[in-house]
Amino acid sequence: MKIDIQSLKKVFGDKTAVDIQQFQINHGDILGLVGNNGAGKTTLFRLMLDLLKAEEGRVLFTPSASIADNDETNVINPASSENWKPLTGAYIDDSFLIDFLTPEEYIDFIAKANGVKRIDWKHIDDPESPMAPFLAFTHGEIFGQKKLIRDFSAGNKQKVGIIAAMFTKPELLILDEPFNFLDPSGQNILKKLLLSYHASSQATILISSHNLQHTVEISSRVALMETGRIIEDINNRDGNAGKALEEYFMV
Ligand SMILES: Nc1ncnc2c1ncn2[C@@H]1O[C@H](COP(=O)(O)OP(=O)(O)OP(=O)(O)O)[C@@H](O)[C@H]1O
Repeated sequence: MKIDIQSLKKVFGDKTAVDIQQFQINHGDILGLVGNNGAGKTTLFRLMLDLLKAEEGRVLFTPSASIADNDETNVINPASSENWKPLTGAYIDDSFLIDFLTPEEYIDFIAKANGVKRIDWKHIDDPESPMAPFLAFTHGEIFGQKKLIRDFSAGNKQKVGIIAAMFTKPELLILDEPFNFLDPSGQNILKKLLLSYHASSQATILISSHNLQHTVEISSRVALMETGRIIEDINNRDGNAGKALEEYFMV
């Protein structure tokens, strides 16, 4: 999925939350979005996912099939088309979850909504199960617990949301602060999960984080946001974005 942000503006009262003239995210980028509190990261993701309406401008998605066919007629504007939904997985916060369901019921619901095959919960240990890649991440605490999502810890809720965003194998994956609430082993497993998912799918992955080290470790590109604008676009294919970021955030 390729993403074009064009003259995008979102205002709350007298506060400009997002104001991006032009920004392109290439198919297969892993883009780390960093910036201080209130920089506009979540608002940008919400605009992309049509959870908020922009005052001005637009975001356009070009699916990978259209890129391969050189067919720009299939460009999707999420504000006016639903075609992006089967191609996209996202987890912004726990409002994405359904509290009164178990994780299995919630994932069944997401599978149905996305038209993907229902999980065989008796055989999630089978290497062919869509849940198999996530078992180390769940640490035995998510599935088979007969517990409602509302009764899970913040970290385990976060894991349910991330798994639900990923298991449908979306070509665009958007995760807002996915390392939040996770214990150190959960954070490390998540980094490996994201990198192996990217290697096998070439998906476009957008992640916001306050953890500069994790961001630098997994991103091919880092965008630095401040007061709604993207003020730096750092190539991190050589893993060298860390220095620029540390200098920027040095107070
Ligand atoms: N629903 C809302 N109503 C009013 N103001 C909002 C709303 N959502 C966001 N804002 C404001 O927009 C600005 C950008 O907020 P946003 O949550 O996008 O930043 P962020 O970079 O994700 O911050 P953080 O790192 O703290 O999560 C902030 O000033 C915030 O207070």
